[in-house]
Amino acid sequence: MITARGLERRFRRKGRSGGEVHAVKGVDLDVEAGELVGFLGPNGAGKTTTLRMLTTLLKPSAGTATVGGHDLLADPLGVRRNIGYVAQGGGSAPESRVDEEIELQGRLYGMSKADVHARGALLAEQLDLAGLGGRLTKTLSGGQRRRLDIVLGLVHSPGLVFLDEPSTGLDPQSRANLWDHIRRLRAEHGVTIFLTTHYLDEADALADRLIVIDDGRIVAEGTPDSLKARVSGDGVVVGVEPEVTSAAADIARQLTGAHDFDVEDGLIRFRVPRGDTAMPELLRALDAKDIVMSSIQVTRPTLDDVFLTLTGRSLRDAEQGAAQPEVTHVA
Ligand SMILES: Nc1ncnc2c1ncn2[C@@H]1O[C@H](COP(=O)(O)OP(=O)(O)OP(=O)(O)O)[C@@H](O)[C@H]1O
Repeated sequence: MITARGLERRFRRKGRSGGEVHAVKGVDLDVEAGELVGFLGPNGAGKTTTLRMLTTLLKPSAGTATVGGHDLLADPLGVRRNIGYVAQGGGSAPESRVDEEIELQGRLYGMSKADVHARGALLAEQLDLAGLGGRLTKTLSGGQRRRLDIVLGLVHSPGLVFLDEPSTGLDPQSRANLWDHIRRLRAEHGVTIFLTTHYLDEADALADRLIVIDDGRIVAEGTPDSLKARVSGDGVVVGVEPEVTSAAADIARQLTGAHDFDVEDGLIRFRVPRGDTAMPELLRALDAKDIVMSSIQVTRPTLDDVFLTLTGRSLRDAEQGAAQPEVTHVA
């Protein structure tokens, strides 16, 4: 569905200081049909710029791509007809009615009135917007407006849809609701979804596969679980009677791949590649030596651990420290 090689984008800085921003520094991407891929990175990493290139809104400074079966540079119109794009700020006009917006969008793609109505009604039903057709879009809640944006992006039945930061600005309940809708869209329409996010929980909850971008470069990719497993392993905390701590720690050290031990009276902390399979083994080994565990806790590593290991910075710190130069001119 998407193949990109060496995509780059430079922006010229406005003003007397001149210079340029190298926003995307050579990105390769491969997305298969039916995948739900999360493009994760801190603010300013280059997510939106990459997305705007893949959706023909921005010309790459270098590189090639095929999107939805069409060459990005040779056939941008073919790309546009076959994709949906839901931008960060959304696309609906505040003074328009919901039905009008859906009809306008469908007509822009050359659909007949009857087809737009049928498709619009189906999507409105599926995205919990049924009965709101007569409402001005400015009167919708944040969650409803975001779902309308998604209807607009899907009305012409694209096989591939790009969602830029789909849940930014929504309250937790609306976010969870939107995630359900996105999952269902993929399941029911078989649509391939490429979404950008800087929310770790969103990436974790939604994506089959993650591509992590930092400072214009891809720094990792894989399933959320494989990324987490690759980086740090699960954290384990075992509680025992203080007098058997050292014997219990010696047994835990025998577990395959166990590392990073921190032992204090009655508490043994360590990491292990797979906590779920290591724990029964540890239980049996302790039991054989008549050592009783008083507590056990296994925690999966977070995507923030992954980002920290890959870049040396936490994703949250990276966002806070992201430089946003005063540039607007498109080179
Ligand atoms: N039109 C533009 N002119 C100049 N610089 C730009 C332009 N658009 C983006 N940039 C710069 O390119 C870099 C990447 O920006 P981009 O918007 O792609 O990041 P992002 O990962 O999408 O961030 P966010 O999560 O905040 O949307 C940033 O340094 C940004 O300031």
